[in-house]
Amino acid sequence: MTLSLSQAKITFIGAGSMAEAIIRGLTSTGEGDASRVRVMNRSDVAKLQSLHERYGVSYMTEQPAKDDAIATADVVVIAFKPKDAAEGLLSLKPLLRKEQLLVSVIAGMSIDTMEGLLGVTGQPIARTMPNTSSTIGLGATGISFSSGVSDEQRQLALDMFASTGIVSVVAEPLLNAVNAVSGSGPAYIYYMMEAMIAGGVELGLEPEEARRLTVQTVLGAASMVQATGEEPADLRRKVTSPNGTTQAALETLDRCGFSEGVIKAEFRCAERAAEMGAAISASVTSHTK
Ligand SMILES: NC(=O)C1=CN([C@@H]2O[C@H](COP(=O)(O)OP(=O)(O)OC[C@H]3O[C@@H](n4cnc5c(N)ncnc54)[C@H](O)[C@@H]3O)[C@@H](O)[C@H]2O)C=CC1
Ligand SMILES: O=C(O)[C@@H]1CCC=N1
Repeated sequence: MTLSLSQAKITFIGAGSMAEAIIRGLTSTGEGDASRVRVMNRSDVAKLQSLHERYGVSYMTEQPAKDDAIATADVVVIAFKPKDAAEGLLSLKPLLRKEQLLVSVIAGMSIDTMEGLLGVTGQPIARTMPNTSSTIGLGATGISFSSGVSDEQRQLALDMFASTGIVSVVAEPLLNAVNAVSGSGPAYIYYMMEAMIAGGVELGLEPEEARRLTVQTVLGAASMVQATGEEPADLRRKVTSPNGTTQAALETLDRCGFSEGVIKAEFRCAERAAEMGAAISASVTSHTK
């Protein structure tokens, strides 16, 4: 019998923003069964209690219970920071079995590095790059699989992230590009929104009014691209009357290097993911010798 998402026991190690975004997405869409979702972190018990109260997931604070939640899971999701990755994976080594699917959301860390730290080859691993919009079911996740992943585990991982938004399966080297576009992308949009609100306020709007107008503008613009299927460039042209106000604004953005800045930011983001991955990889030798 195939294991479905609602039947799978899923254990999250790390209870930060990304774990919460996935847990909220999973449980609020009803795709995952909260009673089978378990979560733990290093020390913040208040955060675990709040996840339990909000989403109905159970949590573990003592080592034997944590070990048991890992050893008995069908899917183990590692959601700690890259700086904690080497230590975190090493502590998983004695607990993880070859039949369990390991899902990583950690930026930059390759499947090879994970196998190196676990001291195994052939562990089923799904390396992913989700984003925080998973919280409301509007996430965008890139995903790559190790060769040890079975068809059933592949489907389970796809269902898990599909329950939080859209999923793109990509070749592993492209996950840093996904990081640059959609993993970190929400922050670029929020940054733009902060600037739009600040500009509106400087022009005399009340902060709340500027915020309300900005939120609806971003929501409307993204929804227009999705609903009409038109290219962003074509929709932009429809807003831009010849010699009008939008043209004046866009010319100013061009003079400030807007597009170039965004593209450079994406390249730097992908490069940073590679640097962080290399740093974890370099620590494999020191941690495993
Ligand atoms: N925040 C975001 O937008 C995104 C984050 N990511 C990735 O998700 C991962 C987590 O990021 P955030 O949730 O933002 O971090 P965070 O700092 O909010 O949460 C990290 C959690 O890991 C726990 N932790 C650390 N070491 C641990 C260990 N050995 N055992 C158990 N728990 C441990 C901490 O206690 C904390 O609960 C990172 O690796 C990041 O690259 C990926 C995509 C988007
Ligand atoms: O900033 C970071 O490193 C993580 C990865 C993608 C979004 N946040």
